[in-house]
Amino acid sequence: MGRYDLALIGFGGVNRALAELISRRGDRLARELGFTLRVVAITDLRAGSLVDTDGIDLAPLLAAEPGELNFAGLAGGSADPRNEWVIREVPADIVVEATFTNPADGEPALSHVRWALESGKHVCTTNKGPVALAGRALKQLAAEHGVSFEFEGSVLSGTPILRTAQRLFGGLEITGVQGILNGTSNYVLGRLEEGLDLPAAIAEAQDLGYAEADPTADIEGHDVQLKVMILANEVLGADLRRGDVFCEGISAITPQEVQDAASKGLRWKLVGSATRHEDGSVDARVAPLALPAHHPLAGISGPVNAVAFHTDLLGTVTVSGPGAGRIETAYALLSDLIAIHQRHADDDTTPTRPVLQETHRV
Ligand SMILES: NC(=O)C1=CN([C@@H]2O[C@H](COP(=O)(O)OP(=O)(O)OC[C@H]3O[C@@H](n4cnc5c(N)ncnc54)[C@H](O)[C@@H]3O)[C@@H](O)[C@H]2O)C=CC1
Ligand SMILES: N[C@@H](CC=O)C(=O)O
Repeated sequence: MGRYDLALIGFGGVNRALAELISRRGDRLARELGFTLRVVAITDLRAGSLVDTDGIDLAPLLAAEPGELNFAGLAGGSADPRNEWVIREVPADIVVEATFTNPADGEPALSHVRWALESGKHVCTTNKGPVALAGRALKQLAAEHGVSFEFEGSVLSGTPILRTAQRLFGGLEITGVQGILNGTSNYVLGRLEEGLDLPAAIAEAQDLGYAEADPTADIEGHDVQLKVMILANEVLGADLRRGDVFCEGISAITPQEVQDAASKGLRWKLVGSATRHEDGSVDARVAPLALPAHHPLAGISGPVNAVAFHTDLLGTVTVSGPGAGRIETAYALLSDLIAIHQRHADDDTTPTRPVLQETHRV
């Protein structure tokens, strides 16, 4: 039975939920999927870093409150995240990147992904930055090193929107996409309809683990902008940059406007869309829209998201599911790990792993 050793970069809501899945469902996953998962390294800005090439005992880490985690006092631990050393030197098979998304330049996650691929390690990530801002280059780097770069969770969390489009729409021409692509803002708009004010609604989304570290990205549309870029580049064959995508968020919409619209059968939604024209060019934008009740996206509520694919043979195909959530997004990472296993299980030349030199042990 195959085994994959994982290095978790970032140990917040999502990677912690993945660790819980591994810790509590590992045996069942092994029986069902034919491989086992072992965490050999964890780094985090707040907790530091922890390495055990025999496999970290996750239970005590998961029993601790997230804010109380401190790896410094543990065997193989350090107060320093040591990201580059962990990513490049620790003999893991797969690096799982789940640090903050930085919409401006995708760093430091972009470097984390690059270091891992350069080291011949597979990468799966839920971080939108590297995928939106450097996806083409990173996929090329992965191919050069014979490894996989998977990012299903970068759009619609655990809802398999990218693989659906890439694997199940063969023979179709997809001419455009339109979606509700952010769980936080959709949850917030629903709470405004119910009479809550914006700060309170945002705080609820943060408590539920939906929001970005800086929820401005959710509210002002920057998160959706990155996701529209990913959809356009991955599904419509575009090569969009942030400057190509108009972006307006929902902060200017008052609770009263939201409630007035609802009383008229309209629902305010933050919508990301991309359209491919006859000449192959692609336009994309992010903007709030007051949708009529019959619109396929009007009934999408809470942290649920949806993407309507406009196709030549089927008309509009809409896929909906969770767009945010710790465990839902951890599942996206698990689906990436499964994809890596399916693609590489028969590899007869598994890259040889450097043995962690004693000098590197802490
Ligand atoms: N929470 C969700 O529903 C979803 C989140 N994502 C993305 O997944 C990523 C992780 O999300 P969450 O776990 O919810 O965020 P989080 O804020 O709960 O956790 C991120 C963790 O990364 C750590 N970190 C930040 N910079 C770091 C660095 N340079 N080195 C090491 N650790 C670092 C932080 O200390 C924190 O513990 C983000 O990029 C987010 O946009 C994607 C889809 C859904
Ligand atoms: N903050 C994001 C997390 C998933 O991408 C959202 O709310 O959708």
